[in-house]
Amino acid sequence: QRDRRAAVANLPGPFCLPLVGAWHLAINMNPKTLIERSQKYFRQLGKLQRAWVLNRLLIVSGDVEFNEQLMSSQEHLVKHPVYKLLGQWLGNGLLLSDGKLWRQRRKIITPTFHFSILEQFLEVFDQQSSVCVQRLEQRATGEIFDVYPYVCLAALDIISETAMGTKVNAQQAENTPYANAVTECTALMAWRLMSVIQQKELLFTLTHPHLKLRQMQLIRIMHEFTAQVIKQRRQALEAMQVAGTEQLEAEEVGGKRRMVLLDVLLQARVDGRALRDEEICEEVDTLMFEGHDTTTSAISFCLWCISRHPEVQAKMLAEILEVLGSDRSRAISMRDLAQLKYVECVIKESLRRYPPLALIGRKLQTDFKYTHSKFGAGVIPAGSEICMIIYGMHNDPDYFPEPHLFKPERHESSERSSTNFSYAPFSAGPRNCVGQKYALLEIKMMLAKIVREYELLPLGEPVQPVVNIVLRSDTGFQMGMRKRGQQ
Ligand code: HEM
Repeated sequence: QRDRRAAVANLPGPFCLPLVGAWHLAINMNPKTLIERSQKYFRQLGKLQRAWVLNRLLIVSGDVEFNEQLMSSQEHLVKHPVYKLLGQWLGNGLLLSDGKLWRQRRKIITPTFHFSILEQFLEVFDQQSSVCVQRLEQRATGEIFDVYPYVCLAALDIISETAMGTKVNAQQAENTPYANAVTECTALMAWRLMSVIQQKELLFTLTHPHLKLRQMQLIRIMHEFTAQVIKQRRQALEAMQVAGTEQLEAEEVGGKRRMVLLDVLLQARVDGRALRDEEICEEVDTLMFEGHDTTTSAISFCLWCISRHPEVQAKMLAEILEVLGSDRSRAISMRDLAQLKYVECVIKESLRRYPPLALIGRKLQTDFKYTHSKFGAGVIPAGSEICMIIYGMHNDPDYFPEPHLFKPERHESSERSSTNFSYAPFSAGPRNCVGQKYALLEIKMMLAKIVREYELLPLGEPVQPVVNIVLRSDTGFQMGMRKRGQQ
């Protein structure tokens, strides 16, 4: 303990009481206060801090140099123990696993997001975004409403169809137990995540038995849903195999059947054996979670920002009409999306201002040596927990002047974001987001279609970011919408 204290003596930190450390601060943290407090401590103490909670050493970093070295490291890949809260739901899926298991799965999953496969997904993005646009018509009255539930169901339809080849028709169904379960479970987990006591399964069960039961119920709903999706796809694949390879090939050529992630998992071999159903299930659950909650957050924040910046909206609309034209029945291609340069800057700026994963964490298995941070070089001892605050880097005036301003033009010179770790909405290095390109295409498609059809109006309350694992808003995403005249 004395050595660990000495190792981080160069770093500032909050006042820590003997034995309990900064427990008093930790128990006051909750999803609503986390962002505001971490920003406050960064201003007061600096971008790299240490805190003791009991005998746990926690390093909180918004320091770009420090984070860059940690994110790029091939050695420090183990996630913070708090992620294990998601374990009952996501098992050993890509987000949570580490070591050999993670490397094997990453190798299987990365090629799934290859350009040629993403290209096939475009049709789904296009069709489901159109359904979302249609559903929004009932809200195009110029009155205040929350856009989040509309986006959420569209994102759920998209991920189900592209990752698993199964239509869940969440947008058409009246009641979607799965989407509701994801939202409720994520909020419950986020609340537990903020409480040092509730993070422990036993203490949670003892202090909140009814919530524990609810959590089990929600996880069961989600697992049953995923298992059902896997079953349907397996049956469809088997039926096609029975029908013969010629039909399979004909359908692939005819474009009826597209390769989806689940196919890759069903056909994958690890050390010469096929993946078991439970293993497939945890990867599917991970993609369903990571692939719809994050994009929902991104699209909702982006629509809200656009509604508050008419000049940005006008510029976007001009570009969208120039590239896509006004024919709503024309399919949108990869080339079209690539040409929407300004829309891309708008998305990047919204991901900067409101990164869907506002913080990410690691647990060090070995010492981590760093150099040139704001506090110079040093060693963080093995066993420490590190929390990298992406929100902090993105909203730091040293890296982004006037960070509170929404200025898509910041991203017009492309060299900046690709090389500089101060902008890392998808993290960076070996554990970066596998779905990054997928996400950007989906977001672009949704925004282009919505903005082409509707004028977004600055009505209702401002967003209030809360860390519900994924960044959401406590006030929802309030705005108004009005149908545009046919251009
Ligand atoms: C705007 C949308 C998205 C954002 C901002 C985002 C952000 C991130 C970030 C920051 C991480 C690193 C997490 C960590 O280190 O703990 C991550 C990991 C991951 N993301 Fe995304 N993500 C998005 C969309 C997606 C989509 C659409 C998918 C899949 C369809 C996806 C799948 C994953 C997976 C599987 C991982 C774990 C990768 C690993 O550890 O090897 N994400 N994402």
